[in-house]
Formats: sequence, C-alpha cells, structure tokens
Amino acid sequence: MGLDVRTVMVMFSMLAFMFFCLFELASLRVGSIRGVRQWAIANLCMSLGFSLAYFYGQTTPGHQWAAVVGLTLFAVGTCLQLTGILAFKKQTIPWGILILFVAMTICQGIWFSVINPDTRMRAIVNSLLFFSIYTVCARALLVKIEASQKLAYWFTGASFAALALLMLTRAVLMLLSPDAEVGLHVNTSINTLPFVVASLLEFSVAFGLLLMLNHRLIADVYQMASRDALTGAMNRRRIEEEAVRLRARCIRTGEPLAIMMIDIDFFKSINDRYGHPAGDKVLRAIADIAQKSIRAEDYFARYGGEEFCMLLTSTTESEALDLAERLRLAFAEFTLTLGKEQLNITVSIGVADSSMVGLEFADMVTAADKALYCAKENGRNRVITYSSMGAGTTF
Ligand SMILES: Nc1nc2c(ncn2[C@@H]2O[C@H](COP(=O)(O)OP(=O)(O)OP(=O)(O)O)[C@@H](O)[C@H]2O)c(=O)[nH]1
Repeated sequence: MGLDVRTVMVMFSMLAFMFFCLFELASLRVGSIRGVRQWAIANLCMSLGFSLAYFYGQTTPGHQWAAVVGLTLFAVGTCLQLTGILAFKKQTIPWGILILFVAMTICQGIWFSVINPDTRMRAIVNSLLFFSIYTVCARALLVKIEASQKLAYWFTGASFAALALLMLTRAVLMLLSPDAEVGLHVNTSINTLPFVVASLLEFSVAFGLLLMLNHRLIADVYQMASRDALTGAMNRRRIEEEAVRLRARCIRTGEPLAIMMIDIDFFKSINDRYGHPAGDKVLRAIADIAQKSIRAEDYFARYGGEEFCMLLTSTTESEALDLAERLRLAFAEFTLTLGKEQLNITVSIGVADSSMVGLEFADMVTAADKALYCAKENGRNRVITYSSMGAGTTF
C-alpha cells in the first residue's frame, strides 16, 4: 500500500481530537443524558494514542514505550466508549471486565514491546484483546434498545461488530502467515490496511454515538411535547394525533371506537380549600388510577384543566359504560390524605362511541362532553352515555 502511515496517523489524531471537542461541547447541553462526557474523553485518549503510535518504530530511545502507552490509551478509550454507552442506556457497568482488559493490554504491551520484543505476537494478542472488547461494545448496542432510536443503535453497533470482525481476521491472517513482516509502520497490506480500516471504523463509531445522542434528544423533545408534565399522561395534542391514526384503522377494520370524557367534581373548591399543590396531587392520583385501568391498546390523556379523555379501541358504548362505572367507583373509593385530612374525590363521566357520531375526533369529544354535562346537571358522581340522552339530542 502506497500510504504514508505516519501522515495518516497525524490526520487521525487531529480528527479524534476534533471529536473530543465536539462531544465535550455537546456534553454541556445534554441535561440528564449520561455518557457523553465519557465519549469525549474516549476520543481524547484515542487522539493521544494516535500521536504516540507516530513515534513508535523510530530510532528515538524508549520508542517501544510509545507503543505501550499508545495502546493503553486506546484500551482506556474503548472502555470509556463502553461505559458511556452503558451510562447512556442506564445500565450497570462491568468494571471488573474493563479493569481486566486494560491490565491485560498493559501487561502484554510491556512483555512483547519491552521485555521480550515480538511484534508479530504482540499484533496477534492485541487483535484478540480488541476483538473481545469490540464484541462486548457491539452487544451492548444491539440488545435491549429503545424502539425510537433503533437506527442509531444499529449503526453504532454494526461499526463495533465490523471492528471486532476486522480484529479477528487480522489475528487469523497473521497466524496463517508466519513469514510476513509485521509492524505498524511496515507498508504492506497486512499491516497498513487493517490499521486504516480500523481507524475509519472508529470514526464511524464516533458518528454513530453522535447519531444516538441526536435521536435521544429528538425522542426527549417529542416526549415533552406529547406528555402532560404534571400527570405524565398524554396531552391533548398527542391524543388528537392518535385519534387520526385510530380513525384510519377503524375505517379499515370496521371496529368501533369509544370515547370517555372524565371531569373531577367540584375541583375548584378543592383548590380553594386545600390550595393548588393539593389540587395537583388529586390530578396525579386520578391520572394514576385511570392509567392503571386501561388496556395497553387504549389511550388516556389530560384534555385540559381537570378534564381527562380516554379512547378505547374495539369498544362499544355499552362496553365503555362498564369500564366507566368501574372507574367511577374506583375514584369514589379512593381516599387522598392531605396532612391530617382525608379527601374523597368523585368524577362525572360522559361516554360515546363511533357508531352514533362517526370517527371524527372533534365530533366524538362533543358527544361525550354533552353526556358529561348531563352527568353534572344530574347531580355529578355518575356516568351518562350519549345514546341514553334520547333521540332529541342534536349533534
Ligand atoms: N391544582 C390545579 N388546578 C387546576 C389545574 N388546571 C385547572 N385547575 C383548576 O380547575 C378548576 C376547574 O374548576 P371548574 O371548571 O369551575 O370546575 P369544578 O369546580 O370541578 O366544578 P364542576 O366541574 O362543575 O364539578 C379551576 O379552579 C382551575 O384553576 C392544575 O393544573 N392544577
């Protein structure tokens, strides 16, 4: 290969340093996302590792130590990438394995570079050590991943898997060609090509980690934009989006869709008597009970103020009425402790389904709201269905 390896090393060192700066700057603005700082320091270690590899093989005294320290920096950098990935995924870090890996890298580096110099054996053992750590990194990225960020995880995981495969191939090739001259600066395919490809894959990993960060931030922003901060339930915007999707599904399958509007009774007086924080506590408790009562395929949202909305898939009005009654009783039986006082809450619920009002979300809300208003008018703490309001009800 006609490449000047030392020039390539200087370029890679500078590139890794730029990634260090990039991750360092990103870490300042990522809030509670963990792991980014580790990725920054990992790139700094690699940048220094590339710089030291530059000196290896030169006539300067002690150049063999450059290989030991350079390699150790690469090992530490890779471990930091892994700890960053695990912290990013909120998983526990296997410190024992990482310490063992770095210790083995240092020991074999000293043995094959300083005490008993054997470039070929060093290259084989290094390749096998890095094969194992890259495999652990790939595994950490390819299992138990968040669906919304799959692509970024796969990209980074595939880069690590390619690195592992490259290291294994390199070790096997070197074992099979005992006569080949081995050395970081020996300009033959068996030496230069794996080095250049591995370095490029390292940058592919860095791009992948940035992509993961980007996807996580987008997912967090989407989560914030679609959830109610107080109760954690979906917000109105999100349930309106889901309703459009459900409408298309129901048109396709012919399944009914039911809606429930739930409103806390005399909520203003709870706020007035116990204060807003107590009112917030009531809202959270109501949302909690409701969330636990629905199926995974149903949708529950805080529609506004003290009003909640439920969309129940493949459910008729009479089936929704059963659930609404169960919910009403659950709320009535629930007691909230506020200091020394016990507070009982009741709700009024309006129920409707698509068979009478169609699948337009706005029309379904209007119908359920009318039933809810009727429940309030009739004394509260009750469920009224839209169909029970009589044929005279205009829609
Ligand atoms: N604590 C708290 N109160 C809220 C929040 N959003 C709206 N509210 C209050 O909810 C109350 C709604 O009162 P009303 O619409 O008069 O309803 P109500 O007192 O429940 O009366 P009925 O619905 O007729 O039984 C108002 O006092 C709002 O200030 C919130 O996020 N937290």
